[in-house]
Amino acid sequence: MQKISIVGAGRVGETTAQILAEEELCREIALYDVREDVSEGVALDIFQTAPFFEFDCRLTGSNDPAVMAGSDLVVVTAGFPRKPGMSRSDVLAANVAIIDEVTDHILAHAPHASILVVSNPVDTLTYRIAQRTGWARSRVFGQAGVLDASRMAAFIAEETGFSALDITTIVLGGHGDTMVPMPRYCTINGVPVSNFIAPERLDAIIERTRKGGAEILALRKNSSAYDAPAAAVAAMVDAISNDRKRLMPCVALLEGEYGERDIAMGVPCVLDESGLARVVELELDDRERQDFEHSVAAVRADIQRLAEL
Ligand SMILES: NC(=O)c1ccc[n+]([C@@H]2O[C@H](COP(=O)([O-])OP(=O)(O)OC[C@H]3O[C@@H](n4cnc5c(N)ncnc54)[C@H](O)[C@@H]3O)[C@@H](O)[C@H]2O)c1
Ligand SMILES: O=C(O)C[C@H](O)C(=O)O
Repeated sequence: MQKISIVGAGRVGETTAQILAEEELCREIALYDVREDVSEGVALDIFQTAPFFEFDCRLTGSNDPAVMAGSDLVVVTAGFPRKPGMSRSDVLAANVAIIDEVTDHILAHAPHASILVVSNPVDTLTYRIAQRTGWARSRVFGQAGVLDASRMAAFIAEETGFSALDITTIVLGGHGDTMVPMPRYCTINGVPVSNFIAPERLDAIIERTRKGGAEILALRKNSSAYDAPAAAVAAMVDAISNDRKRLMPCVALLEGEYGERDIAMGVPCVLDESGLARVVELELDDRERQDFEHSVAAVRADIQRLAEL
């Protein structure tokens, strides 16, 4: 990929820029933020790490959205993070206004880009951007499940003592307390995780995964998570940039898959150079179907609120 823009040079945006540069996932990174001078400072600071991390990708920053011109991909991290005690939906009203403005800038300056949405509540804001751009779902998608699955993998690694490298997990549904961790598909190098963890301990891991963002927020106090979220974004960008055809849980517009449409939420998707190439349908058992529908209802409630904002 030639150029990636990152909107929002805050914690997630800055950390994402650093990883994309270190991994040389494109030739040019542009950071755009409404705060004057901040994105210039972030871009310059990261560029000065080039000799240590041995990259020659260029970085620029500006509070002029025209800096996004010519982008192949725009990563949207602009907006308020929640504070302790809040749900992600509690920042919907504040973030919709920001996201609408950002979307209009992308339409004006980067009309050929794909958009990877990170700002919360990510399912509803991905839906909003898809509506406002009218672009195909292959070009507008969000990050949530890659992060949630990495949290679940970390908890399984802690519980079992196995290397995190060998743990495969998948989390579907909306990126909220109703998310749907899928233990049936979790393995340790192909061996079902249920071989190693007692059912009640696995239930505790599922619950901890659902509250994974709140746990970091409570520990960090002044900030929600950004290291693992940025790494999750970078993993998705790597799949797209290198045309890897990876199967990853992404926030996708549903067009009849899982019996749903007119909603965006987390489902397994294939990422390749075209962006979100396709949605993969898994057969859900009764319990999974029930949990998935519960999550659909939660995301739909937020989408309905959009009409009032
Ligand atoms: N999807 C996920 O998994 C995930 C993970 C972590 C964080 N998030 C979300 O990402 C968002 C950013 O989190 P953060 O910790 O980086 O917050 P932050 O406050 O550190 O950064 C947000 C940045 O957005 C900028 N901004 C605000 N309005 C803007 C506008 N109109 N145009 C351009 N930039 C604008 C701010 O100036 C700020 O620099 C939050 O909504 C958070 O909840 C999502
Ligand atoms: O928890 C949050 O609000 C931020 C993010 O969605 C996360 O899961 O870390």
